[in-house]
Amino acid sequence: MKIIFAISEVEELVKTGGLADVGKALPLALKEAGHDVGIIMPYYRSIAQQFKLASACTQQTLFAESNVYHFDIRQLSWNDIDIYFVDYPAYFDRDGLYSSTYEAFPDNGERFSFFCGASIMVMQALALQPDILHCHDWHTAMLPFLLKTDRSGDFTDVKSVFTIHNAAFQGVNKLEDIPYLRHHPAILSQVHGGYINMLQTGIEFADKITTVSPNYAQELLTDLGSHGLHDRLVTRQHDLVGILNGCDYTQWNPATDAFLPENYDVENLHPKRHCKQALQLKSGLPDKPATPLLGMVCRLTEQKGFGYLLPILDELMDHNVQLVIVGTGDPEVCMDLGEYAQNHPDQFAFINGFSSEHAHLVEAGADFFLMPSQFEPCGLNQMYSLAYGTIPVVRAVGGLKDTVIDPKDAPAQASGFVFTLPSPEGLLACIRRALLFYYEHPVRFREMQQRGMRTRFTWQSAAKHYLALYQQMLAEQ
Ligand SMILES: Nc1ncnc2c1ncn2[C@@H]1O[C@H](COP(=O)(O)OP(=O)(O)O[C@H]2O[C@H](CO)[C@@H](O)[C@H](O)[C@H]2O)[C@@H](O)[C@H]1O
Repeated sequence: MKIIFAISEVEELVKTGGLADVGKALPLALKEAGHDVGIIMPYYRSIAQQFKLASACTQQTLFAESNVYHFDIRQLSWNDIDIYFVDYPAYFDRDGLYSSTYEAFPDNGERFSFFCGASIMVMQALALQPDILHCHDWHTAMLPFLLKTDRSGDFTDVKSVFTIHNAAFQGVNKLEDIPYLRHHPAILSQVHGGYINMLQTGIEFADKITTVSPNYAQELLTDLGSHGLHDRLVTRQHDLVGILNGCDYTQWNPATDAFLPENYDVENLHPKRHCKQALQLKSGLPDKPATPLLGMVCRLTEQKGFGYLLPILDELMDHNVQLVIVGTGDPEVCMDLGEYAQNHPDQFAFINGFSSEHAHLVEAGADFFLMPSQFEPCGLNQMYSLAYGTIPVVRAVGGLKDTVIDPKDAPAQASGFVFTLPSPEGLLACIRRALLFYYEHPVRFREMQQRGMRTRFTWQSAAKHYLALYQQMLAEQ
């Protein structure tokens, strides 16, 4: 099969979050399964600075009524996969991908609508005729619509899959702010009160919709879990499927991880204590081997459960624990965490930055990894934690529920601690339960670590599910 991904982030090239992990690992797994995979993505400033690629063909011109866009297509061969970049500096030669200093760019709707239109031109210009066009998140959500309404007729046979990585980001924009779409002959059906909801359009026009865990697929069909998209998704529920993300064990493996001061594996966890010591030193915390260390690495947003964590920090610090948080995002959360770290230098460290080195060190050096998410489509860090023998403490939502087993539910299979109540009290009670287990059951704690390290959520398995879906779509033609 020839499969083209349209996606905004690919790890190693550009990353703001989990989308990038998938943008790297899934194409590679599909390629490994013997398929022809290409990727179309924007030529962001940081990529242009890294690669300085030549144009793949003559300059392209896209017309949208009175608007004319001249752009270049650049090409990179990356791990045997061709990546095609849409180079339009006015939209992508910027410091951030979607925002500067946490303020979304006002023209994001226009930037990514143009990117969707330009992606079709890339396929035309380079004669790429995919069997499957796989789009990801709101940035590429207008592509299935543009494909279905494309007047050239070149791509009417191409089947589209739209994967929702996070339904909270919907790309809601005023039509009048999107010159690229404003005069599209079919756009009016997508406009409600002057606004377009791009995620909604993707859901309506894609041949199949997937999301990144079976449980989040179920949640998306409920009023509470659908971020307001309930009706649309229920209408398409027979075309909606949840496929669990994987963990890239080549990148997240404590036995080979080059970021760690010492490597370890499931048979010999002893060196993990040196990783803990390194994490304490690097984070400015006192070196206390026996004090349980909790870690967290994430975008600093409400989604990640700061509404539950911030109110209990005082009570948490009454215990003999240390906490390290690595993240960037909401300036208010940053300020609160920064102040808290200043007031509790022996127990709490806040690293306000995006650092793979620190992320890997937290996965290896912490005893517990916190993910008290409000909602979590899949979550990757809990899988990384399991691989590193770091016990996840998670809320029973989305993919966290699919991947972490609590001793209360199945003592012989337990891999972490899970709570349900969406409240600070729920989180605090769960952390206390985890700490008690750490102190009172050291043997069972070690067994739990080893069980997690032996658990496998592979991208090969995810790729098999996607391939079965693609094949089903092609058979239905
Ligand atoms: N400050 C920092 N420094 C270094 N690394 C950092 C970092 N902050 C985050 N990361 C890294 O970014 C990734 C975050 O992945 P997640 O899946 O946890 O969240 P995200 O919400 O971005 O993704 C969305 O898409 C993914 C992919 O489908 C879903 O799993 C998820 O539920 C959904 O919300 C991890 O690799 C993490 O280590």
